[in-house]
Amino acid sequence: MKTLTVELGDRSYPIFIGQGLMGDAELVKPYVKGQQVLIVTNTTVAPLYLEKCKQAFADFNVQSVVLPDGEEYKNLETLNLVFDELIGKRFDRSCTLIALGGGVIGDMTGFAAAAFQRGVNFIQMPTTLLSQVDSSVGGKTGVNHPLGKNMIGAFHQPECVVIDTETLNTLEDRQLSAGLAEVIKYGLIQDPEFFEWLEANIEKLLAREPEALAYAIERSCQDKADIVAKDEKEAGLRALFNLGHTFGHAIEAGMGYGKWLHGEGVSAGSMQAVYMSKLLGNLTQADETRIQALFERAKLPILPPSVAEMSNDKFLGLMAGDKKVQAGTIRLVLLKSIGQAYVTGDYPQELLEKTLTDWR
Ligand SMILES: NC(=O)c1ccc[n+]([C@@H]2O[C@H](COP(=O)([O-])OP(=O)(O)OC[C@H]3O[C@@H](n4cnc5c(N)ncnc54)[C@H](O)[C@@H]3O)[C@@H](O)[C@H]2O)c1
Ligand SMILES: O=C(O)C(=O)C[C@@H](O)[C@H](O)[C@H](O)COP(=O)(O)O
Ligand SMILES: [Zn+2]
Repeated sequence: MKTLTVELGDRSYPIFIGQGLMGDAELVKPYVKGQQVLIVTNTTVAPLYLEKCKQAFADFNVQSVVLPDGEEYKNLETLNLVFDELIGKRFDRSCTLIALGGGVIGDMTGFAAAAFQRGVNFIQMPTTLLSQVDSSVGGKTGVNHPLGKNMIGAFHQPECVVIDTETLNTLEDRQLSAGLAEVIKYGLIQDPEFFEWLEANIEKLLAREPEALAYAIERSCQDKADIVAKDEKEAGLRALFNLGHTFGHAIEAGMGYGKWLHGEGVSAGSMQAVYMSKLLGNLTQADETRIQALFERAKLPILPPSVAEMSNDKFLGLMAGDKKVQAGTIRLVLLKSIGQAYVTGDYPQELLEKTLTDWR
C-alpha cells in the first residue's frame, strides 16, 4: 500500500492506494467519527462492492442508500434521496458518509456531507479510474444544473481517500479511457515527464497492467494533491485542472448529461484548447500532433460534436456560464508548452470562434 497526503494543515488527510483495500476495517476505523455510517452508492456499484465495503464498517451502525446510476442523476432531486435517508433515519451530526462509486457518487456524497446539518464527515472510496486519479481528491463536491455542470456545490474535504485498485477490474473499457483523459491532463498542465511516461505506457494502462495503473494513479494523485495544498479553493493555480473543461462541460450539458462521458468531454475539449494554443503561437504543429496521438491511443474522442449537433452559439452560450468567467469574459486554460498551462481571458474573440469552427 502507498500513502500520500493532501497537506492542508489540521485538515490534512491521507490517500491510501493499494490492491484489496476495500474491506479493510483497521485502515478506515480512525477516520470514522461517531457510530452512524451511511454508505452512498448506486445501482451498478452496489451489487459489486456494497457488501465488501460494509465489512470495513462492521464495528459501526452501518446503513446504505442506493441511488440511480448516471450523470443525468447528478442533481438536487437525487441528492434529496440522501437527505431523506439521513433525516428519516435520524442520523446525527457525528455521522460519517461513505462515497462508494465513481465521480458522480463522490461529488454528490461530498456535497450531502457538506450540507447535512451544516457539515459532517465523509470518506471517499472511489471505484472508477477517473475518481481514483481526480475527483476523490481535493474536496470539490456538487451537482449539475441543466444550464451548467457542477453549478451547485461546496468545497468539503474528505477525512481520507481509500483507493482499491482491484475495483478497476470490473470497469468498462469506455470508462477506463474516460479516466485516462484526466491522467493525460496532469501531464499536459504541469508534468511533462509524466506525459512522456504516458506516451511510453498508454497501452499498458489500457491493458490494465497493475503496476502501470498503480504508478499512474499515484503520480496523478500526487500532482493533484500538490496543487490543492497550494490553492485549496481555486484562487488561481488550481484552475489549471480545468484544462479542456470549459469546452468539455459545455459538451456534456449541451448534448444532454450522460451522452458524452466527462472524460470524453475533457479529451475533445483539451484538443480544442490545444488547437487554440497553436493559433496563439504557443504550440507547434508537432506538439498538437503529439498530444492528439496520445488521446487517440487512449481511445478517446479528439473532436467535439459536429456543428449540426452543437452550434458555435450553443457552445458560447454554455461556456459563458462557466465558473471561471470574470466580468463576462470567458477565461480558458491554454498551454504554453506540453507541461505548462496558464489561465487567460486575454485572447482575441475571433480566435475562440475560429477554434469552435475549425476544430470539428
Ligand atoms: N470533484 C472533482 O474534483 C471532479 C473531478 C473530475 C470529475 N468530476 C466529476 O466526476 C464525474 C465523472 O466520474 P466518473 O467518470 O467516475 O463517472 P461515474 O461516477 O458516472 O462512473 C462511471 C460508470 O462506472 C460505473 N462504475 C463505477 N465503479 C465501477 C466499477 N468498479 N466497476 C464497474 N462499474 C463501475 C458507474 O456506476 C457509472 O456507470 C462527473 O460528474 C465529473 O463532473 C469531479
Ligand atoms: O479539482 C479541480 O479543481 C478540478 O477542476 C478537477 C476537474 O477534473 C473536475 O472536473 C472538476 O469538477 C471541475 O471543476 P469545476 O469547478 O469546473 O466544476
Ligand atoms: Zn474533470
